[in-house]
Amino acid sequence: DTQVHVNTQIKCLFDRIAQQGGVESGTRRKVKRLLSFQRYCHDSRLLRGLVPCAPGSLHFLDDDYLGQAAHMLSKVGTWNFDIFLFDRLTNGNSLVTLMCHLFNVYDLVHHFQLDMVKLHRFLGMVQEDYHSHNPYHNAVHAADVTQAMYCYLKEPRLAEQLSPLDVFLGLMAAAAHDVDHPGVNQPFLIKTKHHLASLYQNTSVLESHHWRSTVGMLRESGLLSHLPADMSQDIEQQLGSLILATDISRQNEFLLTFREHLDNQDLDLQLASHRHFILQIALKCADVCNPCRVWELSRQWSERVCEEFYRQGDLERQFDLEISPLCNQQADSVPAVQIGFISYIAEPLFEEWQRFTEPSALSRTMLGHLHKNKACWSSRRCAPSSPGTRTDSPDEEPGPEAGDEEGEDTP
Ligand SMILES: Nc1ncnc2c1ncn2[C@@H]1O[C@@H]2COP(=O)(O)O[C@H]2[C@H]1O
Ligand SMILES: [Zn+2]
Repeated sequence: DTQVHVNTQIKCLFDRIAQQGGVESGTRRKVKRLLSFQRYCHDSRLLRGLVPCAPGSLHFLDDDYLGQAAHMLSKVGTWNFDIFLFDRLTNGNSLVTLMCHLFNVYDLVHHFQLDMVKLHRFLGMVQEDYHSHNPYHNAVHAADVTQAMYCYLKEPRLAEQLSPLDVFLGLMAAAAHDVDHPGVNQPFLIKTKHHLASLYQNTSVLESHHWRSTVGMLRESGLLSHLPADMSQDIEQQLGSLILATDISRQNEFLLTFREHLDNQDLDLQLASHRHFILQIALKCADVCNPCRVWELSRQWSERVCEEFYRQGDLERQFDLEISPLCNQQADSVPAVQIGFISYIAEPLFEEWQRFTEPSALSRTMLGHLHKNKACWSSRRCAPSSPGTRTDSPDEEPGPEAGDEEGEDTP
């Protein structure tokens, strides 16, 4: 009886996560996906007969929006690229549109003899499997990480050395790295005894799920089915190694290895294994690059990630679970969370990345933004908090560097 009661409670808890933010996310399909054992076993589009939304569905949009989106794509390699605006102009199809564009830029369709219909089907599935009601872990975050990854792939120290396979893996891993993220973290999945936690033995639970979901979608779309089996297997494995590197609890492990290579100056980018390591680091940087964006974009990411943390905290409070670190709306202010995240996670990583790039114009720009943003959060931390909001200062207040962004685009 107790077990049945606990199961009902947990089911209810996950129903509530799925319902947060609107009616649509409360559908049975979303709940089923959240509770799915492995996505491709239980949630097959072929079985459901669903056709994912492809960029072709943009036709109903005003030509003017598409024209503006196309214009934005001509600047996709600049650091000030506004992914929120791009997502609105593409009617929520930023990830698919961006990936199609970048595959064209690198001529990947031709190089890997990809079937365009399968590619659209795969990208549509990935985009759709992000939870649009998550404030942070949604398809716009994936598009943002992909755009940052593209900027890093263009770094002078790297660009010349990368093979088409490296580029393909880097972009694919960036696009899919958080797919089907439930909006709660690993400790939450463990303490609520979510089946994904036991499936992946409480280790890199979410990242393993993102990877296996990606593999499921690759196989379901047949995107790589024309390639020799050993090659598609290798692609799946490398995607796994890249996506699993985004597990933030492995940050120190990667940072120490990176630092050691830089100290010893022993990175040889002609070696595939070293390029793979740098792709892991580049993806990690792209994943946590939001404090390095211009204030107006960075602030939005900060508020979104904290909102997602607070929603988890609200659930934990409601179900008498211990409130996770950073998730207590009353105790963990946005500025405090940001200063901690920037100081302990982002800054050390981007300092090493700057060394790796020798240093490039882009890494200087990124660290410049990071320092300004940190200072801005510090000043807000000292400011008295305004009651009724989840931030310490009103959204509209400009950051320290507002208005001086002209000319900071990277080449
Ligand atoms: N601005 C931020 N403030 C606090 N935590 C962040 C911020 N950006 C990213 N993170 C965390 O870093 C993690 C990196 O991996 P994820 O995208 O899975 O989840 C991310 C968040 O938990
Ligand atoms: Zn991420």
